[in-house]
Amino acid sequence: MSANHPAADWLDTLPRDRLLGEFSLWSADLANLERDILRTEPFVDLYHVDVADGRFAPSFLFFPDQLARIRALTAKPLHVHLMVEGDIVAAQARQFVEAGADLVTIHAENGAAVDAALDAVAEAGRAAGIVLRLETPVEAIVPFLDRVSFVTLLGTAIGVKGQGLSDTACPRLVEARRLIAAAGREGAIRLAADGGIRAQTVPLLRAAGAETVVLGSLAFADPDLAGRIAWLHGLPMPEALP
Ligand SMILES: O=C(CO)[C@@H](O)[C@H](O)COP(=O)(O)O
Repeated sequence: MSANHPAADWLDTLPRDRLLGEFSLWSADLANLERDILRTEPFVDLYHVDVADGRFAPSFLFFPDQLARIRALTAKPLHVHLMVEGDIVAAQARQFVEAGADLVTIHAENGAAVDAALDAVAEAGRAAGIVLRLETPVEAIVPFLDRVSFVTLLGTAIGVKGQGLSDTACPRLVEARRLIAAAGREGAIRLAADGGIRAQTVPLLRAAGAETVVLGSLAFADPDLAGRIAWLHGLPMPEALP
């Protein structure tokens, strides 16, 4: 573990009175990753690191040695989103926690492989999350709610950048919020929206209950990142569930 690694209780240090911004390193300048991390660090709550195997998601993304280099550059929490097939997910989770991930999110669609992957993350003393593809029924989060600190809902087709937000994204967040509350896990779980994060969609996602959003181009391509993040932090809290 790097000396840069944040305290184990980093989850409790994340603000609750404003929307969190996770920045997706896939949308950084991949030829200048260090520069983009250092320039965005003052504005980010977590870095989001997509991992894709070209089968579970149609792209090849980030690998453990790369994460270890990123770990050495920043003390900000690193959220690894594993978009890989079930036969390798537990092994991948282990490799990414060894490389310095603070939070590893596993797809519920990995089925029978999910438990072992969540165990691997917990055994390493790191936080775990569960994530759903856009087409998966939201109830699929329920069996995992007592074991995770983050629930992420994709708002676009998996593993493709630059897409518009699905009309189903906001109603799905509301449903997830209800399920989290019904499980007595409100306040223990952060609800995250990933995909389709645009200036016009962030207020809608926040109103639907998102507590964190995964910004790609909205962070890395914004000429006024400080202004963008001040705006994001100033969005009103979601209304209480009826
Ligand atoms: O997971 C994703 C896209 O599915 C993100 O992590 C991307 O980085 C988003 O990039 P933009 O489309 O917002 O530019």
